Amino acid sequence: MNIARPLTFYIPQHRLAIRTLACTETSSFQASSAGNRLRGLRQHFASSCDKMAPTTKQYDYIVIGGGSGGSGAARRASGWYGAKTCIIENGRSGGCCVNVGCVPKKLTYNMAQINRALRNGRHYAYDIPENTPFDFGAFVEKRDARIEALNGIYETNWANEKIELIHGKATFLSPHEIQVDMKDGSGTVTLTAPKVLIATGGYPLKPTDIKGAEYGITSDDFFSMKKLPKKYVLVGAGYIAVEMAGMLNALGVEVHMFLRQSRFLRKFDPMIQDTMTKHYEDAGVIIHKNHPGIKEVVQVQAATSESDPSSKQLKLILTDGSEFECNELLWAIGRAPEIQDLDVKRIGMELGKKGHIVVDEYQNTSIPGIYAIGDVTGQAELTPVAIAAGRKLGDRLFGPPELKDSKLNYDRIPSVVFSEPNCGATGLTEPEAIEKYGKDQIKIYHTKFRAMFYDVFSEPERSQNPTEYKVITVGKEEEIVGMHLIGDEVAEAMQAWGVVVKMGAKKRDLDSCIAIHPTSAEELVTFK
Ligand SMILES: Cc1cc2nc3c(=O)[nH]c(=O)nc-3n(C[C@H](O)[C@H](O)[C@H](O)COP(=O)(O)OP(=O)(O)OC[C@H]3O[C@@H](n4cnc5c(N)ncnc54)[C@H](O)[C@@H]3O)c2cc1C
Ligand SMILES: NC(=O)c1ccc[n+]([C@@H]2O[C@H](COP(=O)([O-])OP(=O)(O)OC[C@H]3O[C@@H](n4cnc5c(N)ncnc54)[C@H](O)[C@@H]3O)[C@@H](O)[C@H]2O)c1
Repeated sequence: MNIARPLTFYIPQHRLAIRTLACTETSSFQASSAGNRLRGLRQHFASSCDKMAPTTKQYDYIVIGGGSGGSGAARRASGWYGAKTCIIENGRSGGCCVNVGCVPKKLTYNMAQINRALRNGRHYAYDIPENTPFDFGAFVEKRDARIEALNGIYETNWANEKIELIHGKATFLSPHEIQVDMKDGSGTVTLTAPKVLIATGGYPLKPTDIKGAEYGITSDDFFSMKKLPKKYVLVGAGYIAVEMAGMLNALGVEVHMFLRQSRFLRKFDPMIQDTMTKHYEDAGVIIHKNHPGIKEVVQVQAATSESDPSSKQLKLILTDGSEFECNELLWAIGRAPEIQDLDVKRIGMELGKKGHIVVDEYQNTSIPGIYAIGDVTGQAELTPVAIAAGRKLGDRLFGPPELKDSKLNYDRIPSVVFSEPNCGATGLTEPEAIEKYGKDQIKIYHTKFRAMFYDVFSEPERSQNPTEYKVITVGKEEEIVGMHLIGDEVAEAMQAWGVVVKMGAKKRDLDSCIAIHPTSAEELVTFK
């Protein structure tokens, strides 16, 4: 990208307002009957606007990206330490998590859980009709309203903490000079600061080597859908594919998962991979294992609108020559760092193999005074990680002397997949523990059982709902270095288990705690 470098100078805030007014061709201004003097004034401002170079504004801290990480970082710097801070945000406030990630996903998951509960109710003698009708479009409207409210809450919090929100696209002119192409079309402004944070997140990938790949959608588009299609294909085997497959299946959509291998969630412990893949099959998801891959996507019929893929028809031509028809195809093959607009190559920033910004343990990039956090760095792509990294960085850069060495510890970060049932993990998987400590040093505690909730179910559902736990310990002290859980309500329980493992608990600490009966989790404190 070739961006002409403008001349810059500083204009105080109140002057900026006058300049903006003068440059804006409002009809009320044109219709004014103020006569020649006003007309002349307008001409004067208009012509000087044409000649004016873009404004430069100065801050202590420029934060690029108003998502989870950027918000956490700016609020700590400005709200706690009074640093003069701005957030540059090109999209909707709150970023991925609020708009196209955790929040709409979890609300949709909750909705799907209700459908699942209605079906389960029959096993508890409720007279619930086979297919209780629901209005997905009406739900989406409620979900969107909540997201809009959250956008406002973010902006109110920033304003309360004296963070200036600048709506526009940021590009580096030099390491400490950032040009913002204003979203309202008013042109560009240049901002400078001794400290600049990049928190621009990522975007979902589509394959570049498959003809017609553009006819498929990504997780971003998933949240525009107001009508459910009949037959859905998901490509990918990670968090997003598994969560969306679970939700769609619970809502009665025919779901096909195309896996390159035989199991999904391959970054998780083999126990989770095996049990969850089998369970999804039992629950009705059609899993195409060792799938040959798609050669071409042909759009037979377009969707009537972005929000209604129900009439859309796609033909997938597979690499083995066979064909497969569906109404929607979602690529869930990972995310890439959002760095194109920033033009970080211009300032010589070091990037990793997949384009992520390389940072050290203190979130320093290769350029002094420029920092990066969150998904753009490719480190544990989770909302609380981005927030925590942003806060620690704020402590280090603007906090009191005792916090000058603050940094986030990326060890033993718990996470869950909002799958059906949930699964969660913290610490090392069994293969990782063996590799790190040696097989003879680790001891595994494992249990698989049917939760009491399913005792009154009839077969086959009775035996198809697994609960399974694995605890990995190391050495004579049996320190817990990994915990892997599958089961209903694991997502809520996992937070506390995350604390336990982070504290360095030993197996004997589990034993020392009295069980809570009757629960599933009591199995974790009653291992033999
Ligand atoms: C479908 C889905 C579900 C998820 N579910 C969960 C979950 O349940 N739990 C969890 O912990 N995590 C979840 N995640 C991951 C989580 O959303 C991300 O890890 C998190 O949002 C990353 O925060 P961030 O601040 O790094 O980036 P983002 O939140 O993506 O924010 C980056 C912001 O930068 C802006 N931006 C980019 N370039 C520019 C530019 N040049 N100029 C100005 N602004 C710019 C973008 O508009 C964006 O708002 C999910 C992700 C997805 C996609
Ligand atoms: N509950 C949560 O906390 C949650 C939920 C959703 C997303 N996230 C975060 O967002 C990130 C992105 O999620 P994601 O699911 O897109 O990525 P992911 O890295 O978890 O999974 C991508 C999957 O796509 C597969 N894949 C890659 N290229 C492929 C190809 N050409 N064909 C078929 N399969 C291919 C990979 O093997 C992998 O299984 C996650 O890593 C996670 O950190 C978290």
